[in-house]
Amino acid sequence: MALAYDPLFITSEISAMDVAAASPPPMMLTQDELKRIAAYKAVEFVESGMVLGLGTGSTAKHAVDRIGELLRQGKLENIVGIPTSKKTQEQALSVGIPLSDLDAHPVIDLSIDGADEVDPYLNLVKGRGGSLLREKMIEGASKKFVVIVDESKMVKHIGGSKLALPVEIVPFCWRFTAEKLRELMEGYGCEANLRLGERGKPFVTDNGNYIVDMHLEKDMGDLRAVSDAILRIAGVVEHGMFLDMASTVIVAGEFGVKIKNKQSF
Ligand SMILES: O=C[C@H](O)[C@H](O)[C@H](O)COP(=O)(O)O
Repeated sequence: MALAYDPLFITSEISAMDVAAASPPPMMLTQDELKRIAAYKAVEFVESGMVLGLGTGSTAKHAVDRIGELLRQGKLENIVGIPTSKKTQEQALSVGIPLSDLDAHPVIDLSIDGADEVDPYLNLVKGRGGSLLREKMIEGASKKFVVIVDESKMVKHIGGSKLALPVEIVPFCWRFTAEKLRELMEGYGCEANLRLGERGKPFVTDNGNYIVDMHLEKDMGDLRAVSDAILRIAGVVEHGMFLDMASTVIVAGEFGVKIKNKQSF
């Protein structure tokens, strides 16, 4: 299955962490075009008969559209999609992807999703769109998890973009939980803010929960230890660090597409 883009935009498939740049692109591409290129490349991993985890966000949206297109063209058959959000569920239905859920399909062949940050070890931050819980459940149940990003998402360490690390919490006494998170993360220069949605009201996830966005000044170091500590706070449902979950990351940038595969570090 070929990319529906300029054939000169060459793909490199490299297993090492230090990947070489592919050929330069023939023109300047927008960030959305880069997202689409990464998404189309990921859909090349899809085979007829697969159960697919369908990600959420502006990058994953392109993958969902492409899967729908290939189904309509008869190039893919017997696909079952497991959407990671209500929004993706609507989009997938609108493009004709048959849907199911984790109860009926507890093992997923392949999930494709975007990310907010990717570190050199393929650890991720996800959830700036608020879908981290369903994403983590579905992508954690996947035999293969392909992450699609434009190069702006690559960071030296988790939290390195200085954008938020989201934590989903129960609404009950959210200030109490937010303060516990701030205290826990104080050593990393953390600000913990309740995410607001329309008309200044708390943003509510598909699961009826709130999100606290943590902004970190410093590298957290031992991510597994921080993850465990966050999850031990009563009131926390899940956080947006996806550690050691991605099998492959596809990065589209001005210099081509790079594919990074998980290794043992
Ligand atoms: O909750 C949102 C998801 O984790 C998204 O996958 C993530 O925020 C990346 O979204 P986008 O592709 O729009 O940058």
